[in-house]
Amino acid sequence: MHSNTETSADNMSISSSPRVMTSSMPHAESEGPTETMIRIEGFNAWYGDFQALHDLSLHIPKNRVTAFIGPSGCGKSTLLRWINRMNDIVPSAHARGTLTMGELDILAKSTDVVRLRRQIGIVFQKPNPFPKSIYDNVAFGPRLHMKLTKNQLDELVQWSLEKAAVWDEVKNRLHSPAMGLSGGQQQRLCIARAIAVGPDVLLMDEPCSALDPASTLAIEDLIFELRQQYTIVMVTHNMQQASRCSDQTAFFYNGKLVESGDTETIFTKPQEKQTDDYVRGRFG
Ligand SMILES: Nc1ncnc2c1ncn2[C@@H]1O[C@H](COP(=O)(O)OP(=O)(O)OP(=O)(O)O)[C@@H](O)[C@H]1O
Repeated sequence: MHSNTETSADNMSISSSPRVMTSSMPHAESEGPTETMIRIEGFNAWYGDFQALHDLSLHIPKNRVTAFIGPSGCGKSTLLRWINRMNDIVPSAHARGTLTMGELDILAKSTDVVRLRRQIGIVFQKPNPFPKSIYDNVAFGPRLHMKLTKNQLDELVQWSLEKAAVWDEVKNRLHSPAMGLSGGQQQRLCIARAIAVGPDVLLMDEPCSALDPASTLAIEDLIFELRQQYTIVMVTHNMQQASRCSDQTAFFYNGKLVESGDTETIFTKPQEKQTDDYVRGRFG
């Protein structure tokens, strides 16, 4: 793996403290300018000799939802997975360029990926709860990374499930198997599990594609709510979803970033014909 700057894990400047008591934190204003959370500049990625991403530059704003859209195989998931170094598990994957969060060089070999993934959580297409109880799914990360008393852990589990809008549905069955939940409930449980360790960023790779329309709407409402506290990057094939719940949209084609901007502009007045054709459903 290559990066243009080497930084140590000690340089992590973004707070990774647990958000046990933060539900009363002041929320960011939902409109207006916002600071950059993740900076991508001149970013290239390969699988072996195949170059999947070409010279991307994109700033992901803090406390906003950014949607990655584009036809199948254009590189959306590849970029998403580089943001928390999930591609480390693919032996042929390598990348070059700038990918930073605050002062932290995400690509640096010295970056502590376990710590990075606490700061940048990921939710996958298919809900993937552990074969454990609902409670133990959410408590798993905190038990691994934090020293909490039983009461603090109970409080954190409840807070996370409330934040993920699934508490009312599971509060009387916390010790039942998570696999017994519906697909939509499982996905909200996975979101609760991701936020329990106090991330700053949530990556979502087509989080609703395995869900029915009602569960999809529940997750979309949740994404909109969560952006008050988290920076969210979402891959979606669903144009209505991108326009409903994202603030910024980036359109990819053939491994290149064709255009990015605020979602309304991308969907109503894009600069590039290719973007216009795609958002109008003329291809892809
Ligand atoms: N593990 C891998 N090994 C080799 N090539 C890969 C690997 N993963 C993805 N690719 C290739 O990289 C390119 C980008 O794939 P990626 O999954 O990022 O696209 P995508 O836009 O997310 O697609 P989709 O919308 O279908 O999920 C594709 O050509 C794909 O075949």
